[in-house]
Amino acid sequence: TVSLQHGAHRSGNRTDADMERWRSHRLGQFIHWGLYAIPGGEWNGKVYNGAAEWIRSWKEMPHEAYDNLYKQFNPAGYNPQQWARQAKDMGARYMIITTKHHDGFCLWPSKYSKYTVASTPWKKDIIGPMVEAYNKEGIDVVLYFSIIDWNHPDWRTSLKTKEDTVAYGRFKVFVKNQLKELLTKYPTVKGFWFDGTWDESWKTDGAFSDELEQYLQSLHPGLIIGSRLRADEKGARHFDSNGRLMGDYEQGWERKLPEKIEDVHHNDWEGVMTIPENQWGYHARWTGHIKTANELIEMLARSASLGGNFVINFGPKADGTYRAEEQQLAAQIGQWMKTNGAAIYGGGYAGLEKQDWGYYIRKGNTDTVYMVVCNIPVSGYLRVKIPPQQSLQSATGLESGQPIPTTQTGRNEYLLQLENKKYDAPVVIQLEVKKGKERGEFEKART
Ligand SMILES: C[C@@H]1N[C@@H](c2nc3ccccc3[nH]2)[C@H](O)[C@@H]1O
Repeated sequence: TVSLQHGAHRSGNRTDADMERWRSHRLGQFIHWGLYAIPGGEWNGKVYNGAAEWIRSWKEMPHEAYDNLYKQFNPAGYNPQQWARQAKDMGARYMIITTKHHDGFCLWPSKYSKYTVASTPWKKDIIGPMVEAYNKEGIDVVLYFSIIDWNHPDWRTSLKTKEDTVAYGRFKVFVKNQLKELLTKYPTVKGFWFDGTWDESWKTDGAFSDELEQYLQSLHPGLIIGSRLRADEKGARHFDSNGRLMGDYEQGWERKLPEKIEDVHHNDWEGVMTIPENQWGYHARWTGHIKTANELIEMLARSASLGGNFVINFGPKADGTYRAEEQQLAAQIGQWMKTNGAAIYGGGYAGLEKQDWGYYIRKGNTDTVYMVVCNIPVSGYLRVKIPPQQSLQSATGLESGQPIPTTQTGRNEYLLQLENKKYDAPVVIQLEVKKGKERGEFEKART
């Protein structure tokens, strides 16, 4: 190992109450909302093929045109209580909101910038009412904050000259001031979700990102900050130069998910997912594959089965309303969560051998293990293998409440028989798996 001043300061998962609460959420909602929703991926009759929130970087969008969009920001349909209700109905336990994306536009009236909602026809704070409405629904709020800030004159992607270094020094003070301001104005928030930390300018100052994280924790003990904030003094990100995770959870799973527990090394982690292939902010024309509720539910089950949280992204329109596809998906997912949420909330890695039919999720440290069956077998039989020294005590349909016909086919192997019917969503079975050798009801009496 190399000796590091600004690498990971802790190994192993946090076990404090704030982290336990975050870990038990399992399902979150991401909201990308800002000036980019005004063009919505189009400009001058042309369609931008990139991610809508990056339209300022498109050669067909003059910077001056983008930077004046704030004069049109006036979301008459913005109703944070409605947004929070919809998130509640979806079953989201926390929400991540873009306070400032790469364009530098602040959805709160920051006193450190002119480029905020205060300068728009809307004038009012967007973030405060949103935090209040979500908290009122019992949903925790995490603030997304981009370090990249295309609007700030002192931001640099790399430091080539002395002037760059002096300017970027001012920029880091600005960043620290804005983050303190956010914690002061919105003290109920549970964490920061940092983004835009891949530039040389940031990567080469591991000391600052380390001190910043410690500063924020001192202001707001228990704050949850993922691995995307920091770099160590050698420029390593997420994992320091000794391969140890920096931050409270692995925050690299963006539009992709781990396959097996080795991919996440039993760390806490979070996957963030777009509904279309790659649109975070509102884009008027979604192209490519739009994920269905069942696909998103399967991703959620996979995430919980590997001990991670799954966050589904929504991109509200410039007027503050949601597009129909997003409203429908939120309702469909919520429908499933109403019946099956017990298998997801507070769930984690079960330690059973993965089978083709889907995912095992263990409820905390109990004997209860849920099966989320996403691939219904033509045979109707679900194979379950229990670790040695453990035994299957019962198998019950979560929605039906009925026992699942089960036969033992080997020392620690069972076949569960699914009812022969059409399933139009993943089906959940609740297992009670006992440690120790007492015979389960399925153990055939050994002669
Ligand atoms: C959570 C997501 N992170 C931002 C982002 N920008 C990227 C540039 C290059 C590669 C990946 C990126 N993700 C996206 O704009 C969105 O906010």
